[in-house]
Amino acid sequence: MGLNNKARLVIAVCASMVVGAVPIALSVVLAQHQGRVLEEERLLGYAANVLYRSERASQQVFAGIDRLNQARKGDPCSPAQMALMAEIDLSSTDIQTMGYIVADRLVCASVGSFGAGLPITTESEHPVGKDGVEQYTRAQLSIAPGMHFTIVARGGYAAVIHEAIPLDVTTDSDTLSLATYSLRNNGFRSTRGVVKKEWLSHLSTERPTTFDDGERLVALVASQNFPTVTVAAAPMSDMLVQTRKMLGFLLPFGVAAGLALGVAAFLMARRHMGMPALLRRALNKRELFLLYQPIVDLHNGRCIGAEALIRWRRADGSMVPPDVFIPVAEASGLIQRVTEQVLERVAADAGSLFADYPAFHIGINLAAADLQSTRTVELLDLLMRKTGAGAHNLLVEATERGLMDAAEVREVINAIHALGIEVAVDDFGTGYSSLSYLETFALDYLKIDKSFVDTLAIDAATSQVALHIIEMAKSLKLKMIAEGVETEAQARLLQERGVQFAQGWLFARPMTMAALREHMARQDAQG
Ligand SMILES: Nc1nc2c(ncn2[C@@H]2O[C@@H]3COP(=O)(O)O[C@H]4[C@@H](O)[C@H](n5cnc6c(=O)[nH]c(N)nc65)O[C@@H]4COP(=O)(O)O[C@H]3[C@H]2O)c(=O)[nH]1
Repeated sequence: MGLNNKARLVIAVCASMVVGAVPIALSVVLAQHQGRVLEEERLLGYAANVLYRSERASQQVFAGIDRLNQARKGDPCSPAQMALMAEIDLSSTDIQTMGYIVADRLVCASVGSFGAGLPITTESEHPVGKDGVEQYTRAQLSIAPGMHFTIVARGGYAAVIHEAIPLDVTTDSDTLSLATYSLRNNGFRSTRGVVKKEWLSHLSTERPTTFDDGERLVALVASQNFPTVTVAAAPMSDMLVQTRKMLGFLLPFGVAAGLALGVAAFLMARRHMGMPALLRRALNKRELFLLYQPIVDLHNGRCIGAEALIRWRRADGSMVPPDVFIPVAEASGLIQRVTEQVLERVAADAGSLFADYPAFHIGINLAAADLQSTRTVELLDLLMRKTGAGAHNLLVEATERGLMDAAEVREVINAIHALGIEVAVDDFGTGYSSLSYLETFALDYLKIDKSFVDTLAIDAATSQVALHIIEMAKSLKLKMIAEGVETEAQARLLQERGVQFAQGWLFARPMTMAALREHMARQDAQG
């Protein structure tokens, strides 16, 4: 293996590794993203659960307080009121006890009266809100040492609930932090695990919020009914668990896609990089040959010419399509050698063709480089002399791309015209949008590309383009050859619109010169 081949192999391997790495990297990125989404959903689920419990407790608290205030007749701690307190306690799932408060002292509750009252001690302020509600957080009562309560009071009546009630949810990890936050007191009402007050600065009252502070992923959910926010947070490392889960699912797909793409990239790179060398060998070994596709007059269906289409059969019998190797030939500077061989093959194939069919023409594809070299003119001249062809027996087909480089191309086109050979613009409408060259080069034929012909006879908006191209060709007095005609309907429509000539599978596929001669003989026999 020579150094060049080694270098090519290295490039192909590198290309395949880069291409193959893309799906793998994508699956990792996707797993990370999905891992975060899943973890956010998990935390939002906990925050919503806590909120549900918190709201349920609040509803019970206010319903109980309202009932006591409404039932009050005189003494707030009358036997009837205390009996009602007991009834509310028993019928509620979250309230520890109902009671009556005077000057931060619990004077009576469902369990009994406390004379001058039990002092309620708290660590923070508990201002009376505009709605007359007073809320004691982290409150302690001497009858329940060590316990912390949330006490909510209005009109003196109060509900005492254990502060941990809303947080009493089952969790699947012990790293999880949960909290309820009171917007009334601007402080946490209950907490479990590590929570930070500054997290509340991210709060949106409209929708649940998630964010991370670098250490923890945090979810905040605000109640729509009470001034309460619930918090659920977990260390960022917990997210990795979800990411790993997703990775386990996505990575096999990423690796499979990566391998497939990597192999495809390797093969393509090898094929492309190896192609110029193979093509050079093919030119030397004369592996290229021509097929001819009949061009018919749409008025009578008679074959009046043919387009020469190059074919490459490799030594192993495999065919390389011209769509693949012509661009390679153009890019590697081999196209003029290809064209030279095409003209030689036409000369060899033509034999007595032009003597037998004096009006018959053969269309020859020229590439951009051919149209920039006066050598092409010499070769065409040589072809005419070798075959005894008249200028009208040849038609040069130039793609739009080939016609772009005006200054250099004009000289060659003029010289071809000077020989008397007509020029067609091929694949019209598929390349550059500049139409100026149609006039600049005084062209003779316009070949309507198959992609436009395909739109005809089906009710497609794009068929308008084909019709416009036809009208434009008419106004520029260009003769037209429609390419890739496959159906009777297309042929009929083209003829109705004034297109004179066509080629396509409807009439004949590309064939050898021998088959073309038979085709012509049959046509003659039919008269
Ligand atoms: N599906 C379908 N296809 C149809 C039909 N009728 C014709 N075709 C195909 O359409 C292509 C027409 O040639 P093109 O537009 O000049 O397009 C040509 C031309 O640009 C280039 N090419 C072919 N031979 C030469 C050559 O000798 N020199 C240069 N420079 N380019 C060539 O390669 C292109 C592809 O050539 P081919 O593969 O032979 O493909 C040919 C032909 O086989 C049809 O009814 N249906």
